[in-house]
Amino acid sequence: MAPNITTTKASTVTAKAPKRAYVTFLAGNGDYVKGVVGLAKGLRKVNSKYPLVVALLPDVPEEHRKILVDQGCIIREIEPVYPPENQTQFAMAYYVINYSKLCIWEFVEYSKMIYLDGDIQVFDNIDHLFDMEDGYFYAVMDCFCEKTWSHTPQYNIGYCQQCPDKVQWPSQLGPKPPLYFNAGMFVYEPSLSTYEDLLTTLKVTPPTPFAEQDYLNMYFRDIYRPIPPIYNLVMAMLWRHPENIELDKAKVVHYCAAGSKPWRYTGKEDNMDREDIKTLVAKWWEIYDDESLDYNNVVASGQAAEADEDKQSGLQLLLAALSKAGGFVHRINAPSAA
Ligand SMILES: O=c1ccn([C@@H]2O[C@H](COP(=O)(O)OP(=O)(O)O)[C@@H](O)[C@H]2O)c(=O)[nH]1
Ligand SMILES: OC[C@H]1O[C@H](O[C@@H]2[C@@H](O)[C@H](O)[C@@H](O)[C@H](O)[C@@H]2O)[C@H](O)[C@@H](O)[C@H]1O
Ligand SMILES: [Mn+2]
Repeated sequence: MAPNITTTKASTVTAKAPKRAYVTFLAGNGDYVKGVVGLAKGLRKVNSKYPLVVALLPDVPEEHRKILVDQGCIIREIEPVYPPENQTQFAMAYYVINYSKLCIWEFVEYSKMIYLDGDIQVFDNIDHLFDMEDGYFYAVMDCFCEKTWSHTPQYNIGYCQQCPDKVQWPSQLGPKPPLYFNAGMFVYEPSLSTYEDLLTTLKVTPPTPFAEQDYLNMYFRDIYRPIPPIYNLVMAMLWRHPENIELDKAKVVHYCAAGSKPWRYTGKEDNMDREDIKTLVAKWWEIYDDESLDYNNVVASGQAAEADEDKQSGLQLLLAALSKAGGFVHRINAPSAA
């Protein structure tokens, strides 16, 4: 007896591709919006496949929101997140608003995101970072040598994780500090449970000078995986650890050193008169000023190319129909540009 084989039409279940996006953070009505515009245009220039989401606080004015939407950004409103009341002196007074960055864990419509500070520029495509193994927190190691670290034992004994053998960590200071990342760029997976736990844990965590950067380092310490400095060139590395840097290979540049924000660069602060800094600032402005990278122009040129393609394919269809009908077809020259 023939086996009772029933065949069912394989249901073509199209598994939804996991959504990915870049995300940045914008607060205030100041000039960081220029940083975000530059970042949006830089990601476009390197043909990134993924959109840029902007997590913005209520104090970002309507005019700035419109600028970002016009640049193709996806706007996501967030509420401020504050650390517990404290007397801590932050390394920079404004760092207190950076705790609001924690809201990006709530963006669970995305399976994986790459966070980039607004003072970062992407000069080479880094989409491949989305394919790194899930379940880890990827970021570039920071440097402890700038005076912004003068409150720490590392700075005071001249220890830096970028050159751990130069000054040994003294055992009398206890265990060597765990690897510490710069929180201006990281690869992470949004999760509501993590988001809620981040905010709950924050309530009982005394704030520290590097605000949310210290907090994220503490929170993700067990799953942090360092990635090469080409993915977040922390500017001070150029004069603190040039041996660890290959500037021409840097895919991501972080304008975090005092005086290095391109949109307010004067060249007067320490190290800002260096030729490599001047070049990096000029490279940022080249993208920011490039109108061909404006979202509306890119869409328009894409539509023009599409229209041209449609015209071409329409022409081919017409030719095919005519030749099929046996009609005598003059050789139709390529349509004039007009
Ligand atoms: O007034 C501000 C200050 C900071 N930021 C955002 O918070 C990030 C972190 O601050 P910043 O980059 O100045 O810190 P740094 O990396 O220079 O220490 C910025 O890149 C912006 O995305 C902002 O939008 N408005
Ligand atoms: O709120 C704390 C900030 O701390 C970090 O910036 C610092 C850090 O990199 C130091 O190591 C440098 O010396 C310093 O210049 C730089 O500003 C992050 O870039 C930023 O996103 C944010 O988390
Ligand atoms: Mn920054």
